[in-house]
Amino acid sequence: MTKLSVNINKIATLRNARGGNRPNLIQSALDCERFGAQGITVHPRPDERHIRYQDVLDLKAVVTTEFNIEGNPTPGFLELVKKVKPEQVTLVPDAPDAITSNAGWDTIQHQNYLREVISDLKSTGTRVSIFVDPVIEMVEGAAQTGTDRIELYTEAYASHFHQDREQAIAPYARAAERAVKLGLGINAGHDLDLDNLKYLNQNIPGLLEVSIGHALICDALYFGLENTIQLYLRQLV
Ligand SMILES: CC(=O)[C@@H](O)[C@H](O)COP(=O)(O)O
Ligand SMILES: NCC(=O)COP(=O)(O)O
Repeated sequence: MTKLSVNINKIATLRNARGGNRPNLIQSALDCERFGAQGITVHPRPDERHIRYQDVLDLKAVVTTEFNIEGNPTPGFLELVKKVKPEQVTLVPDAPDAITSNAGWDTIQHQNYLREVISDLKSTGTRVSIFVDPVIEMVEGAAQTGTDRIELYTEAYASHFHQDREQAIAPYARAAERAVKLGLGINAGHDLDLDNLKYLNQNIPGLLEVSIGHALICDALYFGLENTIQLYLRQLV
C-alpha cells in the first residue's frame, strides 16, 4: 500500500499567525500519526514562514513514523538535516521567495551538484529523494545522481485532472515506468487531494509514498483531522 506522509506546514502557518503555540505543532504531528499517518513531512523554508528550524529539531524527538524533511539544499538546510538525520530528505529546487514549490530539478544541468549533495546526505544514513517533473529525460538524469527515490511533482496532474484525467496521468505513468526500470523508488506530491489521489495511485506503477499537506489540512477544517486522514488513507488501498 502506498504510504501517506502528512505535510504539516499549514498547521505551522496557522500557529504562526498569532505568534503563540496554538495549534501545538508537536501535538498535531503526534495526533496525525495516531490517526494513521505513516509519515510526517515538513518543508522548513529559509524565511521560516511556517515550519521553523526549531520545529524540525523538536519533531525529530517525537516522530515515530517516517520523518521526511523537504527543502532546497542550502548550507543551513544541509546542516539541519545532518543534525536531525531523518528517515528521508527530499531535495527541492525552490527559490527562497517561491510562494510554493513550482518545479522539479533539472537533473541534467545540475547532475554533478546533485550527485555531490546526495552522496553527502546518504553517508549520514538518510534516504534521499529528489523532486522531479514527469519528464523521461529528467528521470534518467535523476538515476545518474545516486538518489534513492524521485518525488514526482504532481501540480500539472492536479491542475489538469478535472479536464481530462487520462491525459493528465499519462506523463506520470510513463515517467514512473521508466523510473522503476532504472531502479528508482517513486514518491509523489503537490496539490494532491481527495478528488485526484485514488486515480493517481491506481495508475502510477510502484508508487511508494505520497506527501500531502495543503488540501488535507484544508479538508480537516470541515471533516476533522482524524476523519480526514482516514479519508485519504482509503484512497490508497
Ligand atoms: C515540495 C512540495 O511540493 C511541498 O512539499 C511543499 O512543502 C509545499 O510547500 P508549502 O507548504 O510552503 O506550499
Ligand atoms: N511534497 C509534497 C508535500 O509535501 C505537500 O504538498 P501539498 O499537498 O501541500 O501541495
